[in-house]
Amino acid sequence: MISKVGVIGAGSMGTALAQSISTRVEEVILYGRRREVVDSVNNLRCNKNYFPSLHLNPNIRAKLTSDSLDLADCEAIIITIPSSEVRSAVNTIRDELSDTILITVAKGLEYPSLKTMSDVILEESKNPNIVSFSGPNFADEIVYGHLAGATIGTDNSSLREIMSDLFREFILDFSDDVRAVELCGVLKNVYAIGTGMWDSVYSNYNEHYMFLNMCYKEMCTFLREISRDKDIFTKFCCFGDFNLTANVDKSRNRTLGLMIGKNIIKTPYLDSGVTFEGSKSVKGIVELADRHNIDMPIAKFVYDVLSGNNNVRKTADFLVKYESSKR
Ligand SMILES: NC(=O)c1ccc[n+]([C@@H]2O[C@H](COP(=O)([O-])OP(=O)(O)OC[C@H]3O[C@@H](n4cnc5c(N)ncnc54)[C@H](O)[C@@H]3O)[C@@H](O)[C@H]2O)c1
Ligand SMILES: O=P(O)(O)OC[C@H](O)CO
Repeated sequence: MISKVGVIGAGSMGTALAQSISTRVEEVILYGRRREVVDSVNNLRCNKNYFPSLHLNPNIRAKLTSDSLDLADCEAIIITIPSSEVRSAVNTIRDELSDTILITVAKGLEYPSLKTMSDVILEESKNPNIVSFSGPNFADEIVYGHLAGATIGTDNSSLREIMSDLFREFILDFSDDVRAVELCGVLKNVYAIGTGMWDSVYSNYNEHYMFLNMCYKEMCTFLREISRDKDIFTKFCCFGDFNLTANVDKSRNRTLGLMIGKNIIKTPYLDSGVTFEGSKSVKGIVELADRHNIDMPIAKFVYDVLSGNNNVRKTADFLVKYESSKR
């Protein structure tokens, strides 16, 4: 039984998971970069930047990442920062990560290495006890204790048991392919942006679900090539998270696609500070697909529009012609 957990990243998912697991452990330390967040957690008992109305459980403490982290006595550390920050963050704390369990939640791909976060964390920490956690998980629902499903990616049976207890608040399924679980989270963000773009041009239900099916078919084509877990397609990290993020306007990635398609924001858009993981990963997915000779026209559609090479309507129309030509 784990007694102390560190959560790196006091943002929406870090706060949500800290609250969720705090019922299962003695102490949770939430590590944030911003003093106002750390002070609000410790003094106001809320994360005023993300969930100001949510009272945090008493065994959650916050610390500044710039202070001494005292990570060594954390039996598990959950990394809930954007994927673009993971390598540098883990490199900074690598000496304190030697024999703890590292749980990666980030749904992004490193570029240009095309590595998933578990690869990056292993490279930086040299610690092989890395688990991936991914599923249809809006943080603002988890933080209030609503039910959610998640996939735990590990091929280690004792880690699986420990994760089952730590994430007792979740309905869990499991995969022995850590990387495949992560790639599901990366891919679904790309298709969420694509579906937002599509829905900004095509407004009927038939058109939406035709495109959704095309996206899921392409995602499964990629996973059949890459995943060791041949049952990944029906797991929370795959079907569940794909549908949650592509269909629900609360998704940042879907909303990004909608805003671009409706010309509310231009590409390449200003970095708003919002965590849009799909926009940072799509180029890597396109390159991975090319490397494995996998035809992924929708991922290319998303990349073309995000890189400013094309507008949504022209690219969507091209996609329709391309799909029609496959008869
Ligand atoms: N929000 C969700 O619903 C959700 C659900 C599942 C997975 N995720 C994934 O979790 C990851 C984090 O997303 P989020 O939604 O929590 O983003 P967020 O923008 O809400 O929070 C990210 C936090 O990380 C902090 N941060 C960045 N670099 C840091 C560093 N080096 N050290 C410490 N803190 C640092 C930022 O200040 C911010 O507070 C993403 O990969 C996302 O895809 C998010
Ligand atoms: O807001 P999004 O699009 O980053 O999605 C959040 C979570 O990944 C949903 O599972």
